[in-house]
Amino acid sequence: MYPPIEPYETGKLKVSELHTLYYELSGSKDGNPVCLNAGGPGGGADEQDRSFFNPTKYKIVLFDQRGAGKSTPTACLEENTTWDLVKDLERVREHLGVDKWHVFGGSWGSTLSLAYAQAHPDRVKTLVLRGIFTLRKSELKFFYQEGASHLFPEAWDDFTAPIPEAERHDMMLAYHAQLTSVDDETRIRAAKAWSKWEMVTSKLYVDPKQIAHAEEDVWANAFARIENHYFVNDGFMRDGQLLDQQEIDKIRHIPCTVVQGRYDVVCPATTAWALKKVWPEIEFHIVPDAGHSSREPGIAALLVKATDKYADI
Ligand SMILES: CNCC(=O)c1nnc(C(C)(C)C)o1
Repeated sequence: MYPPIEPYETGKLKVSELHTLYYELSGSKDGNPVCLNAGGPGGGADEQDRSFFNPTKYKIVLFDQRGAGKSTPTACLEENTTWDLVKDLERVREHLGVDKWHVFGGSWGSTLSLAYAQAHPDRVKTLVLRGIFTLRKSELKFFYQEGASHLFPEAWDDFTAPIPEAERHDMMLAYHAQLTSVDDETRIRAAKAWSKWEMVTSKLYVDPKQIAHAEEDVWANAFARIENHYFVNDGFMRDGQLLDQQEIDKIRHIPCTVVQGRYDVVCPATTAWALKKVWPEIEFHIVPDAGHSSREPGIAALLVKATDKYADI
């Protein structure tokens, strides 16, 4: 990855009566624009993600999605859907005077990138996607009801701990009740447990620094509330919508590189493979010694290789 850099510009963009987004620009002011879609949803932009791009070549656009990071109101679930975020991407693009841009995203960021590209294919130069996530019911069931639970049984016990036995047959719904509770203690305890489940399972070798992130009240509250809100609403999409052949055919002309960890238990390889089967033209990599995180060495290396390859398009 490229060395850490600081933004040369930051700003706030009012995108509705309720929501204002935080954004930042880094790299080259006259560079090739790239939009980075953060994970979660609700995780907020990560400054380390700037390092996936050659700063002399790219104008790197990071922003916090509705309710995430420095965007306000924090953790707000009103007017917060996939399609609001797709519209926000266009608002940010127009605000920055960008005609077309590269689009980069992992996990939920891959979801939003696919949804945006299918809605606005004429605005997307290339796609670099990691840990493919399309919010199908089967994907959500694997991670939040039964699947990953068999690989991380001890962490699964911690995840189920806040939920009464009688409610554990529908974990996402049970967490929704606690994450939207008016009782602060209930809400924060649930938010930390929800966030920790994802942090513990995101890398092949558990990363204590990532787990510590889940202990940050403000971050965990936004991450957990917004993720759960999208998931109990199936991402505000038909099941499998992003993989429908007629949706894929809208973007098949766009150069696309997919990087997937073989041992990704958050967004298992089955979805990346399903994308490859409906979009055979994509450059497709499965990293044999990686989990979900973009920081896995093998994943990071291939993501940078892809952005270097697309830098002059
Ligand atoms: C189910 N959520 C997958 C996702 O988008 C995601 N996984 N990790 C993250 C963070 C990097 C934001 C923690 O986001």
